[in-house]
Amino acid sequence: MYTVKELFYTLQGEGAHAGRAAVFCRFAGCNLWSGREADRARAVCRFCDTDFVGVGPDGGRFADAASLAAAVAQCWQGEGGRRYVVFTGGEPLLQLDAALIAAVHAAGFEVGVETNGTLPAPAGIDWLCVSPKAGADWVQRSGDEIKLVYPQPSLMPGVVDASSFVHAWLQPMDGPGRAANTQAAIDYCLQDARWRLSLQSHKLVGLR
Ligand SMILES: C[S@@+](CC[C@H](N)C(=O)[O-])C[C@H]1O[C@@H](n2cnc3c(N)ncnc32)[C@H](O)[C@@H]1O
Ligand SMILES: Nc1nc2[nH]cc(C(=O)O)c2c(=O)[nH]1
Ligand code: SF4
Ligand SMILES: [Mg+2]
Repeated sequence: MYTVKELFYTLQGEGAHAGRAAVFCRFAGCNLWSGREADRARAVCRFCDTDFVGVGPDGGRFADAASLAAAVAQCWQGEGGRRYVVFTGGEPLLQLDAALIAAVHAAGFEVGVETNGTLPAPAGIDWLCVSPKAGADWVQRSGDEIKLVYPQPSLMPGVVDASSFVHAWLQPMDGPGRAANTQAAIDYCLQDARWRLSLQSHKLVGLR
């Protein structure tokens, strides 16, 4: 059984695939926050910009990999190019398994994943984005890209080893400090060229 908060077709807003059409499959639930506002202040991860609680109007409970892969394929609206699905959440590695990866591959999709890095990634993922969180165990230390939300005082880019990732991004923390955090991320990227700026471009243009 897979519990999906929402399934939608949009452009990937972040990281190296920004601008690419993708089906987003947002799984319900996370291991670093309950998702309830009342718990945010004592959560491990306190800056989350996402509602991943329960099942939304375009989500669902899927009994098996084949039925979820069929729903993902139904969501794809493109004609040319390669089909792309991004599994996110919540924390997708609490639910994503070999059967689901195989099922979406069989439906012609490349598989992207957005994870907090606290769980080892299963084999077969085509694009792995790891976004470690201060105060959380960081287990998955390699991948295609690391996307560090900035700033996190105990997890700053100067002390983060990004050498096992192909791309390294600083993504300004959204919230009340977004403007200042964006300027600080720009300043950091200007003085340490190992890190590049990732803007949440979907928010800038009003995409989901
Ligand atoms: C909502 S998370 C879901 C996937 C996974 N749980 C994770 O944290 O990577 C998706 C992406 O949004 C980033 N993110 C979450 N809250 C953010 C915020 N307030 N500002 C900027 N990026 C944020 C995360 O770091 C992650 O890269
Ligand atoms: N357009 C769009 N791009 C995204 N990239 C990562 C997202 C996420 O929440 O995981 C996200 C999202 O929520 N929307
Ligand atoms: S780990 Fe990801 S989904 Fe979980 S609370 Fe943090 S940003 Fe949100
Ligand atoms: Mg998002």
